[in-house]
Amino acid sequence: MPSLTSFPPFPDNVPTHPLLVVDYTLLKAGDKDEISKLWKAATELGFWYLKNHGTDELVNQMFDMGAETMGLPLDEKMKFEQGDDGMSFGYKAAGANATDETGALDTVEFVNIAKDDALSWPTPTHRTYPMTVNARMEPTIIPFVKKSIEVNNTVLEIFNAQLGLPNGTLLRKHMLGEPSGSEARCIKNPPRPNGISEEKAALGAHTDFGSLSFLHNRLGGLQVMVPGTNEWQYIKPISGHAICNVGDALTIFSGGVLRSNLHRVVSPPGAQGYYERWSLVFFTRPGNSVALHALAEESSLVEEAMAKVQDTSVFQTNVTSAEWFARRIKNQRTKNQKGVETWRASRGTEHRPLAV
Ligand SMILES: O=C(O)CCC(=O)C(=O)O
Ligand SMILES: [Fe+2]
Repeated sequence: MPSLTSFPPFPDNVPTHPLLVVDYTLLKAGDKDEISKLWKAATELGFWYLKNHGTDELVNQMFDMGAETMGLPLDEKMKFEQGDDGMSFGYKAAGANATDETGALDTVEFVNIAKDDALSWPTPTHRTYPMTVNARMEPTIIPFVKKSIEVNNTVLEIFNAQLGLPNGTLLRKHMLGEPSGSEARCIKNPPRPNGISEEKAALGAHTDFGSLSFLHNRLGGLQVMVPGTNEWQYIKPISGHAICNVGDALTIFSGGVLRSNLHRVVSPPGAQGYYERWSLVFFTRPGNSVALHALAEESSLVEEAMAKVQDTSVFQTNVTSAEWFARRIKNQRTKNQKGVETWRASRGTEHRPLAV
């Protein structure tokens, strides 16, 4: 895996969205200004950079794991495919997901490793993985999963306090011992073929399914839809800075106070488009049995937010985290597409038909 500096630089002539930079060591120390900055980022855009998270070395090793796994023959990878029934863990081949309601195919391939399979290793909780994943479980994947959980739990505890929830409320919805959809994902996108637009979605517009995403980018290509507009803007990768964002579950728990913003991946801009694009994410998701609804009875802030909402249905889902997650995964699978209704059934808290 070449280092960030061996790629052409991110171009300076494409529309780029600035993110607030949050310092993890200051968050850990309880710094009030840093916590206010995190809160502003999480409630206004739902994305921020996180520096000093202490995960860089493990991130490099996870990219090596990804390269080793994607380098396996396709028929070997397909033995571990995630399938069409709504399970996320395992391998996803390019073209297995739709990127919009016309059924356009995605171009990314990825491998998802369940937090539960890492923590119960060598006994599987959900499923088994390719040998390249098994070989990296102890040295790389388990430490990366544990470190990512520590980072995301720190952020969850801050949100818990900012929302005025009783101590430990959000952490209890993300118990380490409860099976969940939490997973590490390594993504590969091939260089942009000649004649294909830079705007073609590699991974279609979506909100993240769970609570928090801890993302590591080398090349550009990630875009956010700027709140209040229909405009996509790039997020520029910065060395040593993770990109963090809020997912649907926190939006629902908080009655919309925390923002789960639409985003997508296109080819890296400019000369970066001639290179493979690799990215790595750890997704924290609530325990499988956790009901997804606004916590209005436990927080006056959430109660006040809900009082202003016209259509409360999105915050009273009547489903568990496991059901929410399976519905979204299953209905974006290409094999399950039966028209626009299937695609719409894959959507999260924010859906705009025109955002492709
Ligand atoms: O590859 C990226 O930069 C973002 C990936 C992403 O949004 C996702 O996997 O949910
Ligand atoms: Fe995402």
